[in-house]
Amino acid sequence: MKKFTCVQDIGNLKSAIEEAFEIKKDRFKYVELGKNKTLMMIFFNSSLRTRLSTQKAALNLGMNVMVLDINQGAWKLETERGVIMDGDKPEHLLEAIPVMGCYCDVIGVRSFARFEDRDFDYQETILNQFIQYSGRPVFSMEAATRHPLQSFADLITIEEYKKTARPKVVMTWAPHPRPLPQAVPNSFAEWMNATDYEFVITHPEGYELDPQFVGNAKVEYDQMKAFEGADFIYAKNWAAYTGDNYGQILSKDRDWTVSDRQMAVTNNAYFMHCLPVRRNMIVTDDVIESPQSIVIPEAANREISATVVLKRLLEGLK
Ligand SMILES: CCC[C@H](NC(=O)CCC(=O)O)C(=O)O
Ligand SMILES: NC(=O)OP(=O)(O)O
Repeated sequence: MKKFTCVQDIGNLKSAIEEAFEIKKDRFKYVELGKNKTLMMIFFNSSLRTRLSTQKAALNLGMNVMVLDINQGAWKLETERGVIMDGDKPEHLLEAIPVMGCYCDVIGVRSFARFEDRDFDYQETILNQFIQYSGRPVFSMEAATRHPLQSFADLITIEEYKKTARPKVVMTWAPHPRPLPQAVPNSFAEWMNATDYEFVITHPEGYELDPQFVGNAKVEYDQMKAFEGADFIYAKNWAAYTGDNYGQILSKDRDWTVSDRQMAVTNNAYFMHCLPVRRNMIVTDDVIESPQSIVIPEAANREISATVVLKRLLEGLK
């Protein structure tokens, strides 16, 4: 594997899940693979789970790890080409990227959507510059349009907890005080559509995601109807994608906050969220603290998804 930015990069999902379960039985099995190899993790945005789980995964494989928070300590970076750099940004990304590539063997990048220009975001401009100019294998730690490490961990978790071969999985929008990226819902939809699960997306009108990610999923504007008989509920907020509303908040309707009311019509569904979660906006305290909440095992599986991905990138170096 030369990059990991989307579901296609992991190849056959059944094999990827088998490898994840193998590594979960013995996460230090490949500790020699990363000897004298260095992972560099570059964050343009905050992180807890990705930062910690990906470092742990690198340590599981015997790698050295360096972490750079671009906005804390590094020079402010110009990302637009052709700009006259007479402002407050001393360095251009097009120098910084190959320089960072000199000091490591594998690069992870977190760079959220900026919501200034949809094409800039949806062309994955920043991530693709790392892929093009670093000279190293690059993986996404959440970019503008996807969060594949999260989605892979979500799939591992559903495979661990499902009670039927083809569970009904429902991704529901929920309200939030800030406009959040579409990366997590896009990516979850992309991975769910790559399985044979029954997959439903529910959100208020106006929050339609990019059709390239919705795929063959059923879109249901009636949240209660969507929840009927569900085996897994995956809650997430996202800002509007369509047209001039790109990056906007259209609704903060707390009737969409996941509570016992909605969970009561499911098939005793498990509750999932990528975290961090705004309690009593996205989900009530009772639901996220219930026995059906698997948000902690879901977060724990981030170490497993990252270990599989790093292992495959290291194998690709040979
Ligand atoms: C893994 C999720 C990362 C990010 N979440 C946030 O930015 C939450 C920030 C907040 O709640 O203020 C998102 O929604 O894409
Ligand atoms: N789910 C996830 O990626 O969490 P962080 O943003 O804390 O890394």
